[in-house]
Amino acid sequence: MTDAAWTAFDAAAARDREARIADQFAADPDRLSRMTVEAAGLYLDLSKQSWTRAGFEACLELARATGVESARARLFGGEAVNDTEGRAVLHPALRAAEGADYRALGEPVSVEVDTVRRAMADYAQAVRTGRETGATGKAFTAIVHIGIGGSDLGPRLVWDALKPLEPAIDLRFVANIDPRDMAEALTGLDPETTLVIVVSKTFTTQETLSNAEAAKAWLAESLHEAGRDSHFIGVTAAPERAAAFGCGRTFAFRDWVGGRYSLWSAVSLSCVIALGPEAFDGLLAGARAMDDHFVSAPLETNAPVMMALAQVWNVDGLGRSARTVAPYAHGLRRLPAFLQQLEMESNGKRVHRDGRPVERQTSPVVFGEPGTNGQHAFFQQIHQGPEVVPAEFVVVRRTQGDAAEAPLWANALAQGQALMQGKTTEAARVELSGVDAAEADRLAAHKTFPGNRPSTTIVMDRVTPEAVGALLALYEHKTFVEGVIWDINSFDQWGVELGKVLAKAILSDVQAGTPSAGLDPSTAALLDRLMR
Ligand SMILES: O=P(O)(O)OC[C@H]1O[C@H](O)[C@H](O)[C@@H](O)[C@@H]1O
Repeated sequence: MTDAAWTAFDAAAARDREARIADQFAADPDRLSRMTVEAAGLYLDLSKQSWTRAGFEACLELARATGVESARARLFGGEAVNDTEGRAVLHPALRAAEGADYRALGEPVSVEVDTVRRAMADYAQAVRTGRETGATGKAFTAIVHIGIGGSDLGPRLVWDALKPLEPAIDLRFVANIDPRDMAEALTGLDPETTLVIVVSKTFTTQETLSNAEAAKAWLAESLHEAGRDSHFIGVTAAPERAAAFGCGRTFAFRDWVGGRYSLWSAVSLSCVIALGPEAFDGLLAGARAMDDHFVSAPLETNAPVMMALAQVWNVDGLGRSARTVAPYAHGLRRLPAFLQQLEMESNGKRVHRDGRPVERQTSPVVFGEPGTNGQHAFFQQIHQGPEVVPAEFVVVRRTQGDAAEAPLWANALAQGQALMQGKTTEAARVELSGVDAAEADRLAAHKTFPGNRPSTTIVMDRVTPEAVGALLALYEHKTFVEGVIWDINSFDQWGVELGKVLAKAILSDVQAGTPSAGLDPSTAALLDRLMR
């Protein structure tokens, strides 16, 4: 059944390859209504994707044949969908309404989720109101959040998106093992009024532990032993390691929370404190609304499913191996970085669940910049480069206050329009009237836009906690659906391990003062140069 659906998908893609997107609106008068959907307060327009009605039907059939609906039930049912690590994947449990009854591998988890959520809110209020103070009795006015990957990207995005212009609490993030990152974060801060939150699911990550050591030393320089640990908080799925490291208090989550799916957990403690528990509740509510949509909407009007199908269609049907994402809102500027981890770490896989090599491309390369900045950088290639790069625009109507930011979103709409309609050589030639004929022909070629380049547009009214929650949950479920269709495990990341092991080995060479005998000539020479 799956093979037949893939065969039909390939045949549909071969037929649609030459179809003009712009022509499809006339060919299928219902296209706009069928290709647009409202979900959890977001409006999605996939009508500028390069599928005909038949192409989209073939995609839907593929989703059905590959078992998207039953896989979704297994995910929400807390089964071991991460089957290389034997774990459930239950981030929806973290944003469920209080009193829900999620189970991970049969074990009830919701009571614990509610307890941690309440503890976070209580602690956040205590810090915000000055009830919880530092060792010298002063209220906390700054937070240094230390974490990397999933323990950094989500909270950093949330803070950028939702922080007030003049925050009461100065929240700073440190991820890089380069000490410069920590040095910048600590500049101007007073240890007496600074809370350090160390976030690491495993509490073994080299970058995070090294930064945490540096922060601990910084606190120790000015604060006496007594009460110092109240400045040092851990967030982890390994609370015993955090305690051994010296964290005065620990907020825990479980191994069924994947790192890149963890922003709904205590991983966002720093944001809960700096933004307030109500904002975090709003974020969870927006994600929950997307969960409800994802589990209940039919596949053909299911926002994450439609987004996933557009991706699979572009990547596997039409051979487009990259996708650019442009959030037209300064607050969402970290969205491309967040999506790089979410999508490329989840779905950049080379084998199926059973270990067989994949026959097709899986995750595309995802990259982007906020609009309009990206337009003045790499959009040249998106419009005229030989390879088609599908684009995704996240458009925000009001980014600040009540005014609609027309100059911002007019640009986003123009990009989608330009990509689809292009500009013919004849039109370019007309603009060159008066120029010598041969020269006009030459220039017209440069001024021609092939068009017929696909894009998706997502619209939100404002960057509220609810809208951000819905948007990030949309992308999480989209990523999951793609993994189901590709029959890969979206929830492990073995590909990051080898580099970690080799970095440790190289570090021991550095400590030993000489490159080890087994190193290849290139790496040995590089190391030698760096050690000099
Ligand atoms: O939260 P931690 O255990 O410190 O992990 C931080 C990050 O590093 C790992 O190597 C993985 O690539 C990421 O998925 C993870 O989010």
